[in-house]
Amino acid sequence: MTPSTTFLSCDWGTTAFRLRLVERETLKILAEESSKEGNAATAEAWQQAGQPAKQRVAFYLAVVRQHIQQLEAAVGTALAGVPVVISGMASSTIGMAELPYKPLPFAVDGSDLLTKTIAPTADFPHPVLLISGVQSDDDVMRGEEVQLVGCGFENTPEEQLFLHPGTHAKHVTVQNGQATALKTYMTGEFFALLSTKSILAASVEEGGKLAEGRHQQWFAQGVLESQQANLLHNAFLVRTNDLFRKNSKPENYFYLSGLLIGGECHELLGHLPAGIVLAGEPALVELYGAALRVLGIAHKCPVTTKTAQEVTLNGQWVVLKQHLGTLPTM
Ligand SMILES: O=C(O)C(=O)C[C@@H](O)[C@H](O)CO
Repeated sequence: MTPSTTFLSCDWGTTAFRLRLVERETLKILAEESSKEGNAATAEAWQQAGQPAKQRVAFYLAVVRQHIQQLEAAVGTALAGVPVVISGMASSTIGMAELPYKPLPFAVDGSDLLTKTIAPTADFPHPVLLISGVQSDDDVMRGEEVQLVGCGFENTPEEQLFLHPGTHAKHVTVQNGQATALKTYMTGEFFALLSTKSILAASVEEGGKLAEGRHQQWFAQGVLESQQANLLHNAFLVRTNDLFRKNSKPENYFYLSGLLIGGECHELLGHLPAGIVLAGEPALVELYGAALRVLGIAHKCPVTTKTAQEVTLNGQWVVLKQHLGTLPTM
């Protein structure tokens, strides 16, 4: 294991931090660390520390360094010199260094994404490649562009859709080797707010899998009903389902999920792409795959599924390879 055979993959979101030691040739994960030290929590810690602005990058890198030390302990080897590639919200207003967005379109081979390199220091003995996000006239993403690169889209004239479920679900149109349009849906964030902070919190209960009991049936009902009425009305049915004992709270959880995911996917019916690449956390990919089948979309255009982990590692490695020759050294 040497600096030239491995890299450190840092996927740093708003609420989660993930660091993986990865073998370059196979993209096999040799060791990994994760924590709740997302950029939001780190930005808060940074504010409280009251340090001068010029210390900001070092403050954030100290978080990364702590986790690298855990990885060093796990693999029993010093990792000094191993490059770190960081994507996600670390390049945002709440991250270590705010970088401008690359305006759409961008090449799906990652060659024109905006990046910043940071030279190794005695405190942080690793070259860093920080990858920035992408913007349209009215929308943005940070992190998902790297995952899109990791999908390996072919250069074809047919319109493909990159669908990334999550807190802020992204629908990105891909055509002729370029990502050309972007739309964010706050599906995951709305689900979290409704199911934990609203009156509906008392009517739903997390737990169980889609395939269990009548979960799939209630999820499908939510997807279908989302096509018929406004979410602002439909959401209240989650309460009345519970009041009238129509379903159990775990079934109602899947019903609410179906309402929101169905509402998001509704727009696809008006403009079907030639194919969909659905890439994200496996539990969400399963729900979205089910919603696309219920809506008949999966029967009309092929849906390929990928995990968030595989597309993140692929995408980061594709971009890192393009910068290896110019990364600063100690
Ligand atoms: O760049 C920003 O400021 C964002 O809010 C982007 C965000 O939507 C991520 O793409 C996913 O959470």
